[in-house]
Amino acid sequence: MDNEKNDPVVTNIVATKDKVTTRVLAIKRSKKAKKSKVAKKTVQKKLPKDENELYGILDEPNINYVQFGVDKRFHTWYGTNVYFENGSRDLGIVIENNLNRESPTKKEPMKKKGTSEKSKMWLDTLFVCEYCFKYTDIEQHLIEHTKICKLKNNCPPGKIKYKSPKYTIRRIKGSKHSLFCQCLCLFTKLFLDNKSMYFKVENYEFYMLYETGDNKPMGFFSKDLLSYQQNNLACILIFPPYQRRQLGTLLIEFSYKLSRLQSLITGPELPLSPFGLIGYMYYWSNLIAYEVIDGQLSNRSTISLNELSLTTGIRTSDVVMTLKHLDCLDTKNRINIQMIREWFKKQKASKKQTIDNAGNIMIEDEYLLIDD
Ligand SMILES: CC(=O)SCCNC(=O)CCNC(=O)[C@H](O)C(C)(C)COP(=O)(O)OP(=O)(O)OC[C@H]1O[C@@H](n2cnc3c(N)ncnc32)[C@H](O)[C@@H]1OP(=O)(O)O
Repeated sequence: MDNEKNDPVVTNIVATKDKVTTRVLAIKRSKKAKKSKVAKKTVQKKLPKDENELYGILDEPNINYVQFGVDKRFHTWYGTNVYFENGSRDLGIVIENNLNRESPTKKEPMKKKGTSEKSKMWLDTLFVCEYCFKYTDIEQHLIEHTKICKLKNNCPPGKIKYKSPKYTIRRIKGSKHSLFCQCLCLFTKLFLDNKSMYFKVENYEFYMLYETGDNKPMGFFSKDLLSYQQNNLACILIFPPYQRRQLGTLLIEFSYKLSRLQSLITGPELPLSPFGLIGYMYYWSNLIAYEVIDGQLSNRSTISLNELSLTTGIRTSDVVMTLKHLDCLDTKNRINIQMIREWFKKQKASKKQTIDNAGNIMIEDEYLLIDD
């Protein structure tokens, strides 16, 4: 049986990709046109109605729920128009399946129940495959797709870069698995407001996290291969059902393992989202405190910001931000080791975190497979 042919869950990626190309051209023209008022007017007149929504960012959520796989349902956090046909509120599905089903875009408008809050929604539930991130607005299509999803029934894509008895991280190249990565990027926009990269995935690598022995991704981070600042992470998301299990910390720590291998002192692409900041502050605080109190700098009576940065692999600006957050930096940027000691003692006492002798929070060095 040709699974692809019979797969009812399809996407608008190809068509949308073309659309995006068209849109980018239009924006470029409009930028150029700014130089001449007359030209600007002419170009703007020609632009489609929603041209300014290039990056898919909306003020409010427009999809109420995500059904992620057959058994996980949760609210979206942010709005996006990239799942929809250009200028419309129809989910962008262009490939007709051969099961002779009605196209979702032609079906009766969804009945909207209840509150005025809900009536703002373009779609009540987006059904997303938790293995490959393809999507539909028809539940039955997701159920049927899940039975034949290649990524559920076969090995997940990419090369294993970390494999402990608990967790596996696979590196997936955008250039090789573009549809998978594009669908993943669309999904990410539902939980990350300032995300703006959906389709041009060829210059990105995606590090997907799995429970060892399971094919369901739990989260990922992406890395821009052309990053001018050589950032070690472009965007990170732990999918909502898996948050607050230290998995964000695991991926952040792994991103630093990769950059240390290249002898880079680096960090994530800025600005961080509010949750990104919380997650990073947690990782940076623990690592810095460990190195100062129990690690490589523990026998020192004074420590410079530069030394802390070199020891941890964290950018000096991020070290400064963290020490300010911990209230361990005086007005002359001198580090107060005693204050760090007190903070770390409390942290240990709350038994929130244990750090191994190599300064690792979640990663176990012996399971790293990052030598290429
Ligand atoms: C460069 C960028 O990509 S910035 C964008 C960052 N990504 C996003 O904003 C997407 C949505 N958010 C997420 O995916 C997640 O919240 C992440 C990736 C930021 C964090 O992932 P998680 O796996 O949930 O974090 P993790 O469990 O490792 O949290 C570590 C600590 O950070 C703090 N923390 C994390 N999330 C929260 C939260 N929602 N509320 C309060 N504290 C939190 C806690 O102290 C936590 O430790 P604890 O649970 O023992 O108290």
